[in-house]
Amino acid sequence: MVAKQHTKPDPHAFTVCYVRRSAHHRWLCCDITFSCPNQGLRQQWIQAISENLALLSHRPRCLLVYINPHGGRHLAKWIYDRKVAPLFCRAGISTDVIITERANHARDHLRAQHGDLKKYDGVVCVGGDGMVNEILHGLVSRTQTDHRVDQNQPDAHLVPCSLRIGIIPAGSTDCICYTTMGTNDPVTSALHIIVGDSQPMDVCSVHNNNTFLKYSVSLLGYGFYGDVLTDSEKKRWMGPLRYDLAGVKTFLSHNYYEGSIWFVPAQETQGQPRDQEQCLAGCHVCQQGSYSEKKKLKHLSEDEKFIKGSGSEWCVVRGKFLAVNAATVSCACPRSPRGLSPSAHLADGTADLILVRKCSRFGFFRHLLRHTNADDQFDHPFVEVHRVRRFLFQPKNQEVSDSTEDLSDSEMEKRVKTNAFRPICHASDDITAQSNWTCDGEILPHAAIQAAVSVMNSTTNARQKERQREK
Ligand SMILES: Nc1ncnc2c1ncn2[C@@H]1O[C@H](COP(=O)(O)OP(=O)(O)OP(=O)(O)O)[C@@H](O)[C@H]1O
Ligand SMILES: CCCCCCCCCCCCC/C=C/[C@@H](O)[C@H](CO)NC(C)=O
Ligand SMILES: [Ca+2]
Repeated sequence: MVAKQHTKPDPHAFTVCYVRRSAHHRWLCCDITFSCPNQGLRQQWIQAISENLALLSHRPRCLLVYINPHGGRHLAKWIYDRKVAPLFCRAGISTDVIITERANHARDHLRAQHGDLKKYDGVVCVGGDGMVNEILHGLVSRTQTDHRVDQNQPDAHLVPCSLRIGIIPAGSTDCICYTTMGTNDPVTSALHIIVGDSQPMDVCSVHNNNTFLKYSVSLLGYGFYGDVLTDSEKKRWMGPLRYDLAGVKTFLSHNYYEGSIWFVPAQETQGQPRDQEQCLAGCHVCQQGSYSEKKKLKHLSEDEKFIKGSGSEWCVVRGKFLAVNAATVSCACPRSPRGLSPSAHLADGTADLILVRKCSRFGFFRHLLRHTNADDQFDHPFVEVHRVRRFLFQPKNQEVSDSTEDLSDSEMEKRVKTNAFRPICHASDDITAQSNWTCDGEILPHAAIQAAVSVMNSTTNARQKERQREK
């Protein structure tokens, strides 16, 4: 990792810090000490190692760090100070640290930055999924504003951000960190950041009525998870335990919700939600997915891109659902080590849409239990899963009129684009109960949404930045 002078006991020794892989995807920082016959040779070694390290331009040198002291067990600052800052210091990384004072502090701060972000090689989030979402929001929004991309357009093509986001887990679920690294260990995260690792991620943009609501990188959940998160928000003081209590309460209430889900199946991707493949670094499905998507869209106009890019056919499923979940990635976390959709991919431009129809409490319990073990949670007659590029959900009282079933795909596309769906019932109609969506653990107070997935890759050209820095 870095060579450092060694003073005691051997004056001609020097120590190199390096990363060692350990069990369960954990990384450790280890030291190895070399002894030299004389001071001159020792200096030559230190200089050679330092010069070689300096050539690794993908490694960050300057980071902007946001710490949420309010998330998880309120340990974010302690975790950063004790476990992460010393490693950054050893690696010669300089940092600007901001401890957030309110929700959306980091998002607003990032949105307000113009040229000021240029000096950073990345942004580090010390917190949970909600905090990652905030930072993602700030960076993606900043980038779209800079490039005059209208985020309110559900079919807008997002411009990739120039900065990477590093995640130091200090929240309650830490699903985004666990899913991308396979562990929620702060030291492992810090070491991934130090060696300059990066991983493109799918980002799902969520709209309501042609108004942009949020981006999601883990779970968009309506029904069960929406209700769990809504209830758990009132119990924030309990820390991570709040999810367990709210989970049991929501499970017992056994609420179901009526509505329609329209979706575009991802026909051209290589993977399937039940193919038992696991997305790992260098995943061929993600590489193929982003390559074929780019190739396909290269010569098309913006309108054609929307229609072709979204696949060929809209499908619809109607009914009463206990849960409607869109997992952009597997959503693995310590509670569910394989995740809500174990074969979902990190950067294939798709989400797995999991529809859990109304069933018995016992059936639903078995389905939930399978999130925690190796059994197939989709192997139930009341569960279906589709790999999709985009979808929209209409709750019962805002359902799309049946006549839309006869629409051609391009007419359907046009309507989605112009949001030409209107409630088909009147004020006097029976309004069916509605849930909320949870988006990376935060509540969206909307039931009707449109969602589309795109791959977000950081465009940081480290070598270019290097040259800029030298100038
Ligand atoms: N200083 C602060 N005071 C209050 N809320 C904050 C502050 N800073 C950030 N937040 C908000 O706290 C919310 C939750 O934080 P975070 O995601 O870090 O923890 P968590 O919800 O416990 O963990 P997880 O999302 O992994 O379940 C975030 O949505 C963020 O907007
Ligand atoms: C009766 C047995 C019940 C076991 C149920 C286990 C289910 C665990 C599923 C965890 C959800 C993982 C998805 C992660 C979502 C995050 O976005 C969010 C915010 O951190 N966290 C939660 C808990 O919704
Ligand atoms: Ca995906």
